[in-house]
Amino acid sequence: MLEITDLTLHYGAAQALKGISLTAQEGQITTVLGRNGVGKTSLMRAIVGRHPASGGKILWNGEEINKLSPPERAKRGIAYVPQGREIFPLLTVRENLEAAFATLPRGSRKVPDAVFELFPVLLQMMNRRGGDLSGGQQQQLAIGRAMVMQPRLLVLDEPTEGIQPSIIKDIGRAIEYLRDQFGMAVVLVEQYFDFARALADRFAVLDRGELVMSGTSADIDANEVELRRWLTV
Ligand SMILES: Nc1ncnc2c1ncn2[C@@H]1O[C@H](COP(=O)(O)OP(=O)(O)OP(=O)(O)O)[C@@H](O)[C@H]1O
Repeated sequence: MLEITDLTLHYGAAQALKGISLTAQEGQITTVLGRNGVGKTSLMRAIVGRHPASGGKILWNGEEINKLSPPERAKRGIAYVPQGREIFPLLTVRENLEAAFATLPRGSRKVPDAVFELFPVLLQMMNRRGGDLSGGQQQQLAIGRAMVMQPRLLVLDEPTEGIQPSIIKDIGRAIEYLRDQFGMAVVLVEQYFDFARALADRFAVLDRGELVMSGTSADIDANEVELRRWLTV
């Protein structure tokens, strides 16, 4: 379980997170919602170690991970699919997938079959360069690359951003599969309300660096009007 308590984060003098407390359980999708610039990406960066928290605690399965580097967190089973995907454009699809081997012990360096079952297009394009893929295919590659790490916690930052509807469906199915078949804890940043509602077991809404609302999937339906208000510019 991921347990975040009273997390604060600064960029210089500017405070981007103001005391966030949040948990994410294995076998559940926890969705983080909110408008542009409210701190969602900052929260994800703090979880995976790309930006230091200035206060508060991040526990992963009982261990405090605040001071660990991103690779040390990856070794503990935390994988990140960042906004913008960060595919290596000049490397092939195969090389992009194998780039994730670095965090694994030698004996378990294998691309899981599930990557190609969920995203068959990657198998067809194994020898193509990452930069030649469409945005949706790159997003599938980024999720596939995270799966290679065999994570227990998968952090996804706006995987539907700029992606066509048919691929959004594939990505939604893949995220559910990772929750249900592998029992991963998934933390999903999303601005696309219907996608978030379809997937979320729990949700949290951020506004200006603060957590303003949270609850279960049942609460999403019960509070749809208020929730949509937090997402409208
Ligand atoms: N590297 C940075 N340096 C300074 N300020 C930053 C930096 N990154 C983000 N910020 C600021 O921190 C605040 C939170 O940004 P963040 O990217 O976490 O929001 P977000 O909710 O993820 O937005 P988006 O949906 O646009 O990605 C914003 O005011 C933003 O301008």
